[in-house]
Amino acid sequence: MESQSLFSGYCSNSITPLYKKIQNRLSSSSPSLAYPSCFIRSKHRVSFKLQHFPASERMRSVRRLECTNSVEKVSNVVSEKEGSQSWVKRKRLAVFVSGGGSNFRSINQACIEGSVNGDVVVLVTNKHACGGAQYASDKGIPVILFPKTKDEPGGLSSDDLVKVLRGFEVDFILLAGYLKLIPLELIRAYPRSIFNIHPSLLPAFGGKGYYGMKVHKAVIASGARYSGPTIHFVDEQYDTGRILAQKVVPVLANDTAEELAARVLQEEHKLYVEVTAALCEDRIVWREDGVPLIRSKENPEEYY
Ligand SMILES: Nc1nc2c(c(=O)[nH]1)N[C@@H](CN(C=O)c1ccc(C(=O)N[C@@H](CCC(=O)O)C(=O)O)cc1)CN2
Ligand SMILES: NCC(=O)N[C@@H]1O[C@H](COP(=O)([O-])[O-])[C@@H](O)[C@H]1O
Repeated sequence: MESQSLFSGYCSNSITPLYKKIQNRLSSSSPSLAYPSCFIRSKHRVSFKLQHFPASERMRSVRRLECTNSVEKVSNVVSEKEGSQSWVKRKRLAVFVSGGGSNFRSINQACIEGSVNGDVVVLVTNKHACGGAQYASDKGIPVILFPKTKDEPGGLSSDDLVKVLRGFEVDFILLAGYLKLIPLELIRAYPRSIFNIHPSLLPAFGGKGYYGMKVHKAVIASGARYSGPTIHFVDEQYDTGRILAQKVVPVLANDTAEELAARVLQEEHKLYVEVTAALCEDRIVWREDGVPLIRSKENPEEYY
């Protein structure tokens, strides 16, 4: 059988328990997935397919996942907060993209530099050739295709996606330009743990049909004087989850949609890194009326 290179990174270690965990989760309920190649990446293709590999290929693929796992082993070492007794487990993040992935890159870079107490352990996309998937592959981050569609027959089902994310021991899911509806199975599997960034001040200019440049064009056409990114919890509908953070950006009289998009995107990158840092330091709290707040890092008595 044709063999494709598995995974997107490379390392030279031995078999990893994480791979076994994913394999067990999948093969127990879906025998057809006995040899998952869910993180397959060849040069031009990311897909989830059942494939049998020659031992050497399997060993190589397992070694690669082990590399991811060994990085995770290091990253799973709890990180001690400076000047405090409390220990905060380093969080494991899944990021979902459909396009270039600039927000994903900002978050991943912040994880690497240490300003976020977490690691992006898996990337999920519905577009196997998108820029975000390419960046992940180049960085050795496993890429998963979701959902299964006629255009992407190698994609995962919702149930299998939950199993694979559990296998990666994901703590939080961050949507960053992902353009498909997140299914109820995933929302129930990760309560209060799925976030999305939207390029307008919700609830304005949100919902089905409002994505990418369509949002900025609608903002300009409306005459609104302000726009900006919103980060919110994900619920069953598009853009209706509890708002967690926003940043106001001016809309100039002669703005084109592209100019406004660039101004908002610049703030998105900062806001998503700031919110992800708070998330990974357990600084999200819930007001008694159900509004989520972020506890200030500098002054723990302050919330915003
Ligand atoms: N269950 C949820 N899923 C998703 C949410 C959410 O809040 N709850 N947020 C979106 C992201 N998003 C806005 O932030 C968004 C993405 C896509 C659409 C949309 O209208 N999509 C089109 C299809 C577009 C395509 O396939 O190219 C559609 O559904 O017709 C609206 C808002 C991510 N998922
Ligand atoms: N409604 C969802 C939506 O429009 N999301 C928007 O897609 C862009 C993705 O950019 P990126 O791929 O460079 O991060 C971002 O501007 C994000 O707010």
